[in-house]
Amino acid sequence: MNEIKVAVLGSEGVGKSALIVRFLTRRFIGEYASSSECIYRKRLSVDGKQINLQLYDPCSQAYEGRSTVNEQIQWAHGFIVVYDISDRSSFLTAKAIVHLIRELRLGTGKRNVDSLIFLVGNKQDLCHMREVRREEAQCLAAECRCQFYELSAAEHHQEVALIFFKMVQNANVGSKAKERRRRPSGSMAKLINNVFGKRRKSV
Ligand SMILES: Nc1nc2c(ncn2[C@@H]2O[C@H](COP(=O)(O)OP(=O)(O)OP(=O)(O)O)[C@@H](O)[C@H]2O)c(=O)[nH]1
Repeated sequence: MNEIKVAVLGSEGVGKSALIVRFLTRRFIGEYASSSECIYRKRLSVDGKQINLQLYDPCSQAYEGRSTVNEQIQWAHGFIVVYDISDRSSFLTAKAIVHLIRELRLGTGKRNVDSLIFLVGNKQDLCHMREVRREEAQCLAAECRCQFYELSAAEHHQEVALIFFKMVQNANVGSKAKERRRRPSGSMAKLINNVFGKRRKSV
């Protein structure tokens, strides 16, 4: 069974828990307990494969024993970085997080990071209070080569579900490619055997 870990990051109150709960239960309940970080688990079938999905929801309030953003970034395969379209400072935080993810992941040689960072502008239903233009966020996403979505956890179930499925799909494709790179194909293995086998004999 494939295990896929996704961290949902962003500043306090942007709707990280709301998005996760919407995806897991299809419901928007309005208020979410957030006294500690937690990992939600869900089994999914994606492209005919069973996937164990783990979703990390950090708690924005400071408390002892809390993992650092660096640890969260090392733990996860994929990232959903959330901001609130009616709160400019949350967009700046999201921008910093996206840059940090790219820096840390590229530094550890994990190069397939592009398809595994989603920038998500939440609370689209509050567009009358908008502080972050859609075009600005699109520009950031293009600059950081990540995918961009704008939606409302309060109003959209399908869009929210689509984002999580897409992330799992991308992570799954990435892990399949990695497996293929690690394991030489039958004909390639034969070729390697022929070349190196023959050489060994003649030494
Ligand atoms: N209008 C509106 N409110 C939302 C939406 N999503 C979340 N909220 C509200 O925003 C507040 C914060 O939501 P949470 O899901 O707790 O945010 P969080 O990012 O998990 O917050 P922390 O756990 O404190 O980091 C709650 O009052 C939610 O009801 C949305 O799409 N539209």
